[in-house]
Amino acid sequence: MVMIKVLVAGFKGRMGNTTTKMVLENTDFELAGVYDPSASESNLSELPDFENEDVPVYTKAVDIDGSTIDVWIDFTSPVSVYENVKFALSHSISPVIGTTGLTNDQVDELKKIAKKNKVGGLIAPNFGISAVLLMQFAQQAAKYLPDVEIIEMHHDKKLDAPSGTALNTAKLISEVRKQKIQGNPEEKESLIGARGADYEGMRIHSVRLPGYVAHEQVLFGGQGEALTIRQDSFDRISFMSGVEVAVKKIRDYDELLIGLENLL
Ligand SMILES: NC(=O)C1=CN([C@@H]2O[C@H](COP(=O)(O)OP(=O)(O)OC[C@H]3O[C@@H](n4cnc5c(N)ncnc54)[C@H](OP(=O)(O)O)[C@@H]3O)[C@@H](O)[C@H]2O)C=CC1
Ligand SMILES: O=C(O)C1=N[C@H](C(=O)O)C[C@H](O)C1
Repeated sequence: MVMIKVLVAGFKGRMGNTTTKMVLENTDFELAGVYDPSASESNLSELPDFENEDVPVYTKAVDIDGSTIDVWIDFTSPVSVYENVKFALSHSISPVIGTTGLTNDQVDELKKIAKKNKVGGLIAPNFGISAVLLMQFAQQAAKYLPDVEIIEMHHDKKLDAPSGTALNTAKLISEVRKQKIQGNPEEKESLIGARGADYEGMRIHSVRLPGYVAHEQVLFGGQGEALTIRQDSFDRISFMSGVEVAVKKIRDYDELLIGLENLL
């Protein structure tokens, strides 16, 4: 059986470390390389967690030989993800991207590159099935209950706010409801930010606390009733089954897909 050759970008980070272990444990995958520009190691075996693993560490994208990699998994940072995906797509490597923070313009640009090069890729704001379902349920509910606020809660090391999942939730909801002003049109914030961020009239509130991993609530209010949808990711292993599915399926496509639901 031919194994899928995988590179993990951001391998020293919280998600990258968990993903590196998942790839090593999956008998369908071969860990062909790991990438992090600030790594001091030249081989993964130099790290205590991976003593017996002979895997090259790359610190410069130009050193990565595209012909040795099938799938590029990316859990890096909002500032690096665009260049990483561009590199992967232009070397016929299928990107599986968990990193959040890409702008709409960047995503459009990457879609064009994928289409031109006929390379399959996935950007998934969230690989957790509970979050994928929450987004779908929220979109369904918003057809009937258009007054919505989103609260996302994450660990206090997170760089981007609002979370990619919250932004995607708002985007999906905005596809089924008209832009509207929520709350009192005359309302005034006596403390700036009190009403949260504004996405087409929907308020998004970002909580950052130690101890949290990743959690989201979507609150709907109607006349005399309310609905709350909530999901919780209590650990990072919970994202791995989604990543595994994506790595296995993504090379069957020839375009850049947005959202894990496209592969389920
Ligand atoms: N889609 C999903 O299901 C999930 C997505 N995420 C997203 O994944 C991303 C990473 O999260 P998390 O693991 O917590 O973050 P971490 O900060 O723990 O890890 C990011 C790692 O990427 C490294 N890095 C920075 N720049 C580059 C680059 N150009 N190439 C390769 N590696 C690089 C960092 O190194 P250094 O510290 O030296 O800069 C760091 O080790 C975030 O955007 C987060 O929102 C997180 C969980 C689930
Ligand atoms: O940074 C995180 O941790 C997470 N980031 C993603 C996001 O921004 O939505 C996915 C998940 O929420 C965990």
